[in-house]
Amino acid sequence: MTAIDLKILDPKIGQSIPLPTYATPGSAGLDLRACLDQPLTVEPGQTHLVGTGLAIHIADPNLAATLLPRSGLGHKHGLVLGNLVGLIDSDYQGELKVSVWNRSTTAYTIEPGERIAQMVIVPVVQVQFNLVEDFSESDRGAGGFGHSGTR
Ligand SMILES: O=c1ccn([C@H]2C[C@H](O)[C@@H](COP(=O)(O)OP(=O)(O)OP(=O)(O)O)O2)c(=O)[nH]1
Repeated sequence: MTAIDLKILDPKIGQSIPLPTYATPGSAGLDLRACLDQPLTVEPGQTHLVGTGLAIHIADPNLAATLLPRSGLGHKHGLVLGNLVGLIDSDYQGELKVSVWNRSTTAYTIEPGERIAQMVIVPVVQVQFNLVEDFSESDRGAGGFGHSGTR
């Protein structure tokens, strides 16, 4: 199990806003909460950048963090991420921010401390490119975007 340090930016974290925790031993994601002083209404079609009050420095270049929507918020209320997926670099030290996008036709009000997204730590492999004349043949070749049909 890899542990990374979490650095707290906002005094609300751990006080009025609890620290993120894994809900169950099998949880992949840590819920991130809206660090707001007052409720924020996101009108249909609008996006807002919402601070979490939390900064992490992953440091290990073999790891990154992804920010993903919470399924309940996304499915029931249309509140997803304006950037679809957030990618947190291992050398980022700023506040984690969540771009919330209301893709529904109904306004949604985020309460201070509400869990608005989830963060998943993922492995990263960096590559170096070697320029070649040809690829060795593969079964798929350049086929993609549905070329194999739907059934
Ligand atoms: O949802 C997000 C996405 C990114 N970040 C932070 C962490 C990440 O390491 C940094 C840069 O993100 P990204 O590389 O996606 O941003 P960019 O638009 O390419 O800008 P930059 O020039 O800052 O890299 O912003 C967030 O806090 N939330």
